[in-house]
Amino acid sequence: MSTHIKFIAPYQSMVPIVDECRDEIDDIEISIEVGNMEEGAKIAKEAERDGYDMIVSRGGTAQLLRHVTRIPVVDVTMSGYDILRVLMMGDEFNQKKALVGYPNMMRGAQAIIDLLELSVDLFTIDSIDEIEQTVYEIRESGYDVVIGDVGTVESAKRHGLEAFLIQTGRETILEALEEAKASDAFFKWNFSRTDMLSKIIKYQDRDVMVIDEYGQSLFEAWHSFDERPFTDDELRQLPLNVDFKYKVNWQYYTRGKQQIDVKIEQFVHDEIFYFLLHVHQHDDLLAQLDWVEQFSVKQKPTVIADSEPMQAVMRVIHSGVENHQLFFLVGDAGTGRGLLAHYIHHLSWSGKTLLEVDLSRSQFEYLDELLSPEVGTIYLRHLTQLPPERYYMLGRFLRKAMDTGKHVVISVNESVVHWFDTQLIDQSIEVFMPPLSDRPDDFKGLVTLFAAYFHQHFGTSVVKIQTDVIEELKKYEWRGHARELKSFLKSVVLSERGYVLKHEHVKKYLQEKYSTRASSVFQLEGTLDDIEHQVIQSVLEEEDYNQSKAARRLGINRSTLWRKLKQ
Ligand SMILES: Nc1ncnc2c1ncn2[C@@H]1O[C@H](COP(=O)(O)OP(=O)(O)OP(=O)(O)O)[C@@H](O)[C@H]1O
Repeated sequence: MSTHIKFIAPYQSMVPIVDECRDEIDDIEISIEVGNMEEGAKIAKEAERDGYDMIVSRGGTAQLLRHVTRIPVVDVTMSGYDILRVLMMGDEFNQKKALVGYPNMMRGAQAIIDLLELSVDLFTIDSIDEIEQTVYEIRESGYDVVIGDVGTVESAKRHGLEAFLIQTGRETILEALEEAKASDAFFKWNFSRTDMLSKIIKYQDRDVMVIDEYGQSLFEAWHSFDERPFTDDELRQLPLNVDFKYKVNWQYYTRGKQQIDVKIEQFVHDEIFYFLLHVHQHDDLLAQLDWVEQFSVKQKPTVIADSEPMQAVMRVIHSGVENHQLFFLVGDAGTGRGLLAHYIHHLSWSGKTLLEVDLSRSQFEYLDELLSPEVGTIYLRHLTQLPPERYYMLGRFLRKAMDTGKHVVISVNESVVHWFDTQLIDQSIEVFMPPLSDRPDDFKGLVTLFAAYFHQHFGTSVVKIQTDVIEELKKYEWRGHARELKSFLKSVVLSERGYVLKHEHVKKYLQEKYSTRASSVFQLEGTLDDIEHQVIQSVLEEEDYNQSKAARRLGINRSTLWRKLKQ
């Protein structure tokens, strides 16, 4: 296969010499164009678009082209013959002569000048930017003739001096063309070998990808996916999450009901890190179990604990989390057990998933699915609704969860540790959740936090709470604890248009609440449907109008609840 060469000659008189050389070397096809520096760069970009294999050029132009194109550029370096020729020609003239050039060329030139006793003075430059000043000084020092490369000759002419260009001879051009041909052969061989290896890997029935330390793709082969299953952002993040302590790292992604497991192996080549990703896709069974909810707790949950009883709770959690895997959060609904489960999870497993499991609706044959490696904490709710014949199975599941290093948090209304064997109890801690009535010092924090939450999420206007509002709220009996307080506050701030939550506004609302509570005993008059409607409304209220949660508590699915609400 021929090598297609674009020869970019920085000056016109080079063209006939290159033209003469083109037939001397087999298997090359040369197209010649003239263009110095920027002009040459334009030609190089076109050559890249047109699919040329190599570019050949000279001096400063060749250097520049290496920055503007991805095609390999061969530089026609100046040879001793080229310099000898121009010096001999210059010697014919009697005027004062100066040779301008880069250090490597000057060493050879000096040797020739000494041997042949020529009368030429040398001016060495280190970069193209020095030409103008050097030529100016040469003229000021009384020289008549300047010898040099294209840039030097152009400058000399501008300064009104006689100028001789160092012409490249045939043998130098032939040498450059040979080099271009050999390099191209090497690149093509290397490319075909890489191509062959890629094909072999692609034939393997695997989904693999190689990325560099910036998450740039270097190689990828997909079999189970129509396209790369990661976004550019995910790929950029991926190397940052690798823990180099381990030979193999894992990362997990969820795509709808599918789960993607990525095994990451790192290797170093030429002091640069690369990552080989083995990608495996499977059904995310957890997403299909409607009694399991998945959470990724990235941000540390804010827990208000200004009161002494709540501070004691936090102390137990902080000191227990290192050496215990099983937590019983004992207390009434609404005291913040769910929030603490998220908090415990965040302390140990912020990168992993938290599962909230409704035991009252769980299917025990799927329980082991909860133990997958991406899960850090399992939060079990409604334990007391579990039929007693299930306790033994639950104990077995808890032991397995402990063995796989997970944290398990169980919320209960009263202590149940006597259900379980000593081994499990030794690994567990009971945390007693104080009722809100025992924690007056938490009111300020809770009310401020809830108001800020509604302001952020629903755009409510209240940003400040009058002190006597807090005192008023403390007087009320919050049977639903923090949850009831939060739900009450939501109605209050939604109805308030001002920035300050005032005492009289809250008091009015509290009075309304007192009066509805007095009458909130279910009316047993009316049909079964009427009574059912009251129960549903009451559970909905307690669950913050979250229909999924209300449906779960009522033991019906969401569509049934929806239908009943519509009736
Ligand atoms: N100490 C606290 N600091 C901040 N927010 C709290 C605190 N306690 C409870 N909350 C908030 O009150 C609401 C009810 O709390 P949570 O859901 O944790 O109660 P629970 O005891 O788990 O009740 P249930 O078991 O019925 O869900 C949540 O929005 C929670 O964030």
